[in-house]
Amino acid sequence: MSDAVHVKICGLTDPDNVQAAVAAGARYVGFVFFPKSPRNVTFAQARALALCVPEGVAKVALTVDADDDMLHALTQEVPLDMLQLHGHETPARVTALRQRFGLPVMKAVGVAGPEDLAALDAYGKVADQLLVDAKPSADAMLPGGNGLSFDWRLIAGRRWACPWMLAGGLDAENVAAAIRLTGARQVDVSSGVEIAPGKKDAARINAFISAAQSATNTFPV
Ligand SMILES: O=C(O)c1ccccc1N[C@@H]1O[C@H](COP(=O)(O)O)[C@@H](O)[C@H]1O
Repeated sequence: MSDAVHVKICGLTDPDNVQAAVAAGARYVGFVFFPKSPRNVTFAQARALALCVPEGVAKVALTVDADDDMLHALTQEVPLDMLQLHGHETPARVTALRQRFGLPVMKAVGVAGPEDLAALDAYGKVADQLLVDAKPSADAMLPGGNGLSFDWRLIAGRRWACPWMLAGGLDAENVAAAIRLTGARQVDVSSGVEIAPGKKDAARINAFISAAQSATNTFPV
């Protein structure tokens, strides 16, 4: 992996913001397939957005406890490079989906305290990537995308068997500190680049990517 921190902009719904993310240097763009989310897109919308994305930028589909029929239809209709599983998918389900759909799988794991770290070790052995996110509160409407961060000291300098991204409550103001503290080489953001739930803003996308890429990562690769 190159030295610059890789950025994923998640929950894109509009071609102008896809363009803004790509132009600013995003390495991943994420589309949300979860009806309760303000960032939910249909397969047709996602397909149109995906067709704006150049080679070299990974198109990630975020799903939550999706069944095989949904994933089959999704992968048939939308050109994708990665599946992001943001529900209660087990390690066995991660393994099965990698095999069935032939796409790399990134498994999101929510962290609130030290008791959550064992799950990262377990999923790190079966997933292609880990997304280390804040664990939502019990009454949260969404399993992610809540603008909630966690105590980054819990994972400072930790490593897993696969590459990983830091997520949860990141924005242009805190991303450099998060990178310095955790050693993250990849970061993911959704609400931190929005002006309202589900409404991304090109200036915020630019500011976030610029802050992430200029952050100094002092941890060895
Ligand atoms: O963004 C959403 O709407 C969403 C819905 C369901 C599951 C996950 C979702 N988003 C993911 O959560 C992280 C953190 O979000 P935020 O930056 O704290 O708002 C985000 O990067 C998405 O991958």
